[in-house]
Amino acid sequence: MTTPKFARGTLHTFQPPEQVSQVTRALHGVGRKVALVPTMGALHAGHRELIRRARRLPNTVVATSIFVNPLQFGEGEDFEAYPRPLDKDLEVLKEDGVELGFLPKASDLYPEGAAVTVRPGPLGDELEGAVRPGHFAGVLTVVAKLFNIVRPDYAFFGEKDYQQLVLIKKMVRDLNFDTRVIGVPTVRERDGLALSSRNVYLTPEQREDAIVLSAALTAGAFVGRDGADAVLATARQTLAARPAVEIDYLELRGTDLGPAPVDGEARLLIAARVGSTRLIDNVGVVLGAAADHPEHALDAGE
Ligand SMILES: Nc1ncnc2c1ncn2[C@@H]1O[C@H](COP(=O)(O)OP(=O)(O)OP(=O)(O)O)[C@@H](O)[C@H]1O
Ligand SMILES: CC(C)(CO)[C@@H](O)C(=O)[O-]
Ligand code: BAL
Repeated sequence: MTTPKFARGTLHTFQPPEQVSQVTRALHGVGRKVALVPTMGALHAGHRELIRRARRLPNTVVATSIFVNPLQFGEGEDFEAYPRPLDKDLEVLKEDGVELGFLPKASDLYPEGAAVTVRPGPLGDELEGAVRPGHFAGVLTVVAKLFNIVRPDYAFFGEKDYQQLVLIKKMVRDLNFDTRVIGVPTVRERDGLALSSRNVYLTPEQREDAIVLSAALTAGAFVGRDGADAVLATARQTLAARPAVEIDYLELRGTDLGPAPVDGEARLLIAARVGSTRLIDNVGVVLGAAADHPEHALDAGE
């Protein structure tokens, strides 16, 4: 089979996985690197920040995949309703200088009889995994497939999906993938709401309520030096102002999502339902005396 046409400087889209593999193999053959930005489409400024960071790498072709992965949605979740504005997304990719768009069909990635999946280990059943059983097996399976198809030197993921980022880094370590995973800080609206494709589901009133998620995280992080109990109590107090927001969890963990340290860096994570829309968010927190260390003193609450 001849390698599909690929010239630098314009967007090329491919649907069959084999074509993408051929192109990236050819790019590697001439000494280029490949950076992958996996997405489910409905591209917003959060995705665009991942692309922008990837484009900073020298001698590197940026590939973006758009695939709403059925394997990571449970029964009753929004797989069918998930926004799929493909034409608009392709315009964004062109505008942002992405050169390779990978748009597989579900039958390309999950042909009849496909049965082997990636097991995330115990962390896959906690936090998001406790509310969405099987979600992370679906995420890790599709990410492993994307990595094997594209063979990226770098892959970019947002901290907005913090548990996903931690689990993907763990998969790369545990299964010896040859890809460097890079986490990108969460891009927010001016009022603090984390950008998310699911924000389009919110009515104006719910959009107003949704601000409380980031407000609670920021308030909690601000009192980090007073310890874990103070962080959680402060965040809960902020959340109480918006009783329409139903909390799935509010947890303080270590940066690897193990137990939070008494003194040092931690992560405060929240998931909540605003009407029928489920939103997640998280921030870094510095706990105890470590908060007074000059390195951290300036970024409490960020
Ligand atoms: N606000 C954001 N800031 C930084 N990265 C983000 C942001 N939102 C999403 N991402 C990242 O973009 C990648 C693709 O995410 P995805 O396509 O699921 O978008 P999403 O907005 O997170 O959608 P959803 O509504 O399903 O959460 C993921 O690595 C995700 O963490
Ligand atoms: C990583 C991902 C593209 C896998 O489907 C998805 O979970 C997402 O968009 O965060
Ligand atoms: N951004 C994570 C994808 C999901 O919620 O399924």
